[in-house]
Amino acid sequence: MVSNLTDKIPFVKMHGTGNSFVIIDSRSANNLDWNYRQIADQGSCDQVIIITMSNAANCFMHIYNADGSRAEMCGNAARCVGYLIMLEKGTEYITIELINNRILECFKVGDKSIKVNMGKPLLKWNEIPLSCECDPLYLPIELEMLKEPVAVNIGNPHIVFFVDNISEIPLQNLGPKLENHELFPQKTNVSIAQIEKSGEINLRVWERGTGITASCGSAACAAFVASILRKCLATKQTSVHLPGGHLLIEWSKNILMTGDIGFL
Ligand SMILES: N[C@H](CCC[C@H](N)C(=O)O)C(=O)O
Repeated sequence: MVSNLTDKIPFVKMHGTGNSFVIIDSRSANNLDWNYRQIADQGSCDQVIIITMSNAANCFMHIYNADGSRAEMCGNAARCVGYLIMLEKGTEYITIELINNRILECFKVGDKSIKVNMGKPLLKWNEIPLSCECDPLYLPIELEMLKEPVAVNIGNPHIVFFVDNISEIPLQNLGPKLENHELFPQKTNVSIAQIEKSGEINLRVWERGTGITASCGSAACAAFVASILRKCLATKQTSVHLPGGHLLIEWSKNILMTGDIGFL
């Protein structure tokens, strides 16, 4: 299902557990010269995704946030693009290349359920990256009721705060201050996590370059990794519940993320 945004741009609108995307197939034109902020405004989506050809994978996925900034990773969009390319090829496995030479593996595990191998998290201060050396497990940040987040890179930078009740956190107000904190030379995505007695995680996310979204795949991965590193959980997998739906996150050698996709 493809429709025209302005009768010039063939595109498809999809979501990954509520994270919305305009996806443009530019494998023939190989064109990256778009007004991403305008497309995101017109398409009212969280990210704009451009697919081009790749020499190392079934396709190359370019990610642009609603403010036009480029991102290195988008787990939920990878599940949507994975679905589209598997549909086209009639397979249940494809690979996607991202910038920084990262290759994602996508697996069809249900009618509209896609699993992505998100690779390994980066945990050193200069891999997040941070602007100075400090312990990424307990960052020296305190803002109102939030303090000492965990920093982790899932291909893109994330911080995760653990709280008792995520609904009490004014994320709309605190998100932009944290995204642009001086400790993050490339800014950061911001998550608020509440660990349930069941070991499942409730999560709300302020996305770098976009704001509050219904779901963020890489944030769900970051929250699970952070909960293991902080010894809040001792399990190989858990369900992460976001306003847009839930994601199954597994972490042994690599991080695996599974969830539903749909068309908008
Ligand atoms: N805002 C993110 C990119 C989109 C990530 C998110 N939508 C996902 O599913 O991982 C960043 O600037 O790093």
